[in-house]
Amino acid sequence: MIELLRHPRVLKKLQEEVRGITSQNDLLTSEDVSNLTYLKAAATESFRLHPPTPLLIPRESMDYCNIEGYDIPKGSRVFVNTYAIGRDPEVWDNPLEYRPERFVNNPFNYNSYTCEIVPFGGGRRICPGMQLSLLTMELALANLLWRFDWELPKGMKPEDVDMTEMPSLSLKRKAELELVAKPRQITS
Ligand code: HEM
Repeated sequence: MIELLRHPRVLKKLQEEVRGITSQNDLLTSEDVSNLTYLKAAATESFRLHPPTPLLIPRESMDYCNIEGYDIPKGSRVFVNTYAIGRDPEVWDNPLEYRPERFVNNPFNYNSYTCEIVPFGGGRRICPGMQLSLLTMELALANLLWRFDWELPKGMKPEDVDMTEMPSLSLKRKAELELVAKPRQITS
């Protein structure tokens, strides 16, 4: 939500996609949102820049190995820095920019082994809640945009939003998230 409010162009485009759905229901269903490509792209772009578990869950190496000249002794505790991976300028063009268009004609496969971003880990121990989380997040976001118009509080400008993050096992914003929600009249 905060990246959308910081990027009114993206918010408008996403709102148009969501509100283009014809639904008779008060709330959108998972079927309603299943083909929203820009919504999926915006969610992926958020996971790239703000992975909820920035260092995943620590691993221990079972054997000695050498990765690109670095010796990793057997029994080493290994952290995978998905936060840094998602911001690597050798992989991402203009990495700090929030731009869902990166993933529009290039939907991201979280199960792939290419590991450009790994917010849910990878391999045999990949998060088993991944599909549930993606669906829940997309559904919640779509409904927030379907039912409400959103603004920053007290005349705040997008560039004034404090994006400081708190270092911990799970990534959190330092400042409370304050937004103004205005219910939207839905006429069907
Ligand atoms: C946005 C939401 C979530 C994120 C970002 C997330 C992320 C992760 C990550 C990074 C791992 C470690 C994977 C690895 O070591 O390679 C993990 C493991 C795990 N997650 Fe999630 N998770 C989320 C939601 C969920 C949900 C909703 C469930 C359950 C319904 C769940 C259940 C688990 C379990 C059981 C593991 C341990 C898997 C294992 O070690 O075999 N997660 N998750």
